[in-house]
Amino acid sequence: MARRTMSVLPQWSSRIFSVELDGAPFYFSTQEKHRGEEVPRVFRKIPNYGRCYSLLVCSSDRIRRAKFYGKLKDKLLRDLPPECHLSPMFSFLPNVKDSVLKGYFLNDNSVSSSPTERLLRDLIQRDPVLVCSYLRGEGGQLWTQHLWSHADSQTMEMSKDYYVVPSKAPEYHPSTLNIINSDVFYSFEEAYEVLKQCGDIIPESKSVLELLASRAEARSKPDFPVIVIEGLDATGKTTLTESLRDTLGACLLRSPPQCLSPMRARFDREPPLIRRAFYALGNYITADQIGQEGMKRPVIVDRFWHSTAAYAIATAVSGAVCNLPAEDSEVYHWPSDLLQPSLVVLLTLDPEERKRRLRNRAQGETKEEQELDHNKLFRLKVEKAYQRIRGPACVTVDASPSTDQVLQEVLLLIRGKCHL
Ligand SMILES: Nc1ncnc2c1ncn2[C@@H]1O[C@H](COP(=O)(O)OP(=O)(O)OP(=O)(O)O)[C@@H](O)[C@H]1O
Ligand SMILES: Nc1ccn([C@H]2C[C@H](O)[C@@H](COP(=O)(O)O)O2)c(=O)n1
Repeated sequence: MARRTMSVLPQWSSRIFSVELDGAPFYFSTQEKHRGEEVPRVFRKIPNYGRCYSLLVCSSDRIRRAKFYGKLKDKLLRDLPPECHLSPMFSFLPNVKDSVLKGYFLNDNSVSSSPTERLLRDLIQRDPVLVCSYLRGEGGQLWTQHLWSHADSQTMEMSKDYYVVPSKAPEYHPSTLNIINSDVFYSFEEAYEVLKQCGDIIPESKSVLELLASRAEARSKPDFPVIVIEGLDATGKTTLTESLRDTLGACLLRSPPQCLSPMRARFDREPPLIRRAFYALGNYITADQIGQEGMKRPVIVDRFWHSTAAYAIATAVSGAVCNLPAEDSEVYHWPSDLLQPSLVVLLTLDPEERKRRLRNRAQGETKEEQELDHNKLFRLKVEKAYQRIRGPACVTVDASPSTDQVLQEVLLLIRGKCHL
């Protein structure tokens, strides 16, 4: 049991810890000897009576890890004393892919430590989580990190204390390190494997796998052009794709495809690993439909891989837009085994006009408005990610003119690029 925990702690003392306060990361690391460094800023903010803990989700089973991380916050908010404050936290090896452990930093300002510590002890006995407590030295000038051992642990190293010291920001924001094959999938096999592993816990996975089992053999490139229309909600995709279908005598498809509609709500409730694998597989089913229809007539597609990748990246990357992977990152590469459209059009809209269209569509309801304002940063990250995806890259079209003007502009692009 103790070995199991140690095996998921590669290079514990080389790890950096990052605590997100109001969206900004505060970094610290640990070392055996104190060399006079100052106390990391995140600890300087802790009131004298406050106690701190970190909880990091840690299991070699990625499905269990993802499911538990999804539930952990709700559990903590429900069961901890109200004087506890939670902040998102990462532990990672600087710039090393797939090294991130996710969790929470807990600042407990309640009178007694007992209820919180009882809950944390209970967690490490039952769940895939590592707990550290942070102990204040005399005068609050030093803090040490103490990794709690499991009840059955015999390993001395587990109970060694380390001094916490400030650390520089790494070159790559930690939330970008685990994107590949956890949030974005670059082959059919990688996404398929996730749903296969979920078969026992999510019955709907079996239905998706059955649909995939009847996939047609890979076809040659379609004879007719394949045009994908992308954009945020209410930018006019449905309006434009239907007009293009009618004008070009094309087939209109969407991703996720109709056959996945009954399962979609279930996967939308799952953590990103599972949810994103579902959408990734939806693109392969749509690609098969494109392959068939594209032999007979042009094909218009409402959302495809750009949406899958852009939303996944924007959700995975916390904080500011500048935390996104750099423009030349492999994260933005098109999957090598997925059909490439002839043209991808990205509809963009001024946020105020988008809000107006959402409001009209929702007949005066204002909930979406609040949601949009709240998610401004998220919106900016989705748009930036859309624009960085390559192979094919998207062509941006301003969707604010009239429906007919937008249609004419896109038809011009299609005729220029696809010789229709
Ligand atoms: N060019 C336009 N000018 C003004 N209104 C438009 C234009 N295009 C679409 N609309 C209106 O904006 C609203 C949203 O359009 P639409 O449903 O086509 O967007 P969408 O991108 O498909 O949204 P979603 O992704 O949420 O389904 C609709 O009420 C539609 O009539
Ligand atoms: N190919 C696709 C299509 C959609 N998604 C995800 C991304 C958003 O979370 C949501 C948007 O879809 P809509 O509400 O416009 O139907 O679905 C995706 O990941 N891949």
